[in-house]
Amino acid sequence: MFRFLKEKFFGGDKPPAPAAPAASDAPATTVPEPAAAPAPSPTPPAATAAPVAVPVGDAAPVAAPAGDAAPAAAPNASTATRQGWLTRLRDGLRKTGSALTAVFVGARIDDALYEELETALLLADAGTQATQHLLQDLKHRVKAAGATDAAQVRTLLADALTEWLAPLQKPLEVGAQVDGPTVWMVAGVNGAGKTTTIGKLTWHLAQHGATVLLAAADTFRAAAREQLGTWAERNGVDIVAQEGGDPAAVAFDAVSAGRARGKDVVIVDTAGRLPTQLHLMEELRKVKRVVAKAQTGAPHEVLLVIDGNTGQNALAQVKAFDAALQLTGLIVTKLDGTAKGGVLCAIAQWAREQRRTLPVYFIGVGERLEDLQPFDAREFAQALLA
Ligand SMILES: Nc1nc2c(ncn2[C@@H]2O[C@H](COP(=O)(O)OP(=O)(O)OP(=O)(O)O)[C@@H](O)[C@H]2O)c(=O)[nH]1
Repeated sequence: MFRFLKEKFFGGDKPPAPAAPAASDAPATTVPEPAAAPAPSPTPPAATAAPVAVPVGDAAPVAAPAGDAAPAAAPNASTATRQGWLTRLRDGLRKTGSALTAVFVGARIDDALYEELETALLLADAGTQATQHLLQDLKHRVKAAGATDAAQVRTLLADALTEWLAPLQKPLEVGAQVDGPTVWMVAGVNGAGKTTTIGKLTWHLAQHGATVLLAAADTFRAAAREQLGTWAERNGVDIVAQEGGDPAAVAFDAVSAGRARGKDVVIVDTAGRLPTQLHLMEELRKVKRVVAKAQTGAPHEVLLVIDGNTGQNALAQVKAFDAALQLTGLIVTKLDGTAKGGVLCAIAQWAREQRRTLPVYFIGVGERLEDLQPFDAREFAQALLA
């Protein structure tokens, strides 16, 4: 799920003992840990120690409502957990996938098949250019493979999709910083799923032994602070919150507190906003600037959470937020409730045009903790065409 680069995580994907819940988040306060001392120092770094990627599948399956931390995974639970995710992914993507797979039912390999595929991809919001590219690539693959039936074409389309989406796949790193916590700033339009996503990420991080501090930089909406406070409490992590006032100040305090307390990760939640609300976009830019003042090099990730339901509109959000904040990655939520999951193809197209990498670090296919998982191009393509 994450790529842990700090010595303290090496060799360890064991979930930690649950920390004591933080005190309730009173307004205008920083909720401290019982001991504000820095985290225990890691074992002395070996000069040649290689980074260790901690796999996603090790997180325990959770049957409880989102937010209720699950017990540690059984030693051999990984495969079952992974299988569970693939099933949920397939189910979640069914609305998008069913229109594509329907094209292959009883079909022959002819122009009509490609035309129907084109329509299905466009309706899934894959975008014109990505659709054209995928169809061209598919035709080449069909020819090269000498495919004779539609089922083979379906498999080859999964291959073409995998290759097209592969540049979006990248693990989110924790602990690359020599000094201070890894800082993530999270932005997006209202209701995209920012706060819930932060809660889920926090849970996964805590499961892997990472210490987290949350910054409730949505100073407008009390409910948003409370929601984040609930996640903090459930995960036993600190939160810095403030009623009213300047979101940038909250972010500054949080990063400073994260440094002082030796946290591994600080996650800054921001209020939802539309890219057309220029003053609010300026406010986001300020949050980013101020975070950099609190810690040189931060924020290490500027993440945009987009609602997969919004299809091509999500791409417009990517462009607008990127222009304001220079995004480093995306999280696409709610792919379970949409027929527009093809938008990932359009995002890949846009990133190619920009000659840059813009990873989709995570995708969400439901409201439960385990419904948020790292994006894997092959898993996604196969689930879509299953
Ligand atoms: N079905 C589904 N629902 C999701 C997913 N991710 C988040 N949600 C739900 O989306 C709703 C909004 O999520 P929030 O986290 O409050 O969104 P937000 O972006 O923080 O909202 P604002 O603070 O108002 O901007 C909640 O009901 C979440 O449970 C997902 O992957 N699938």
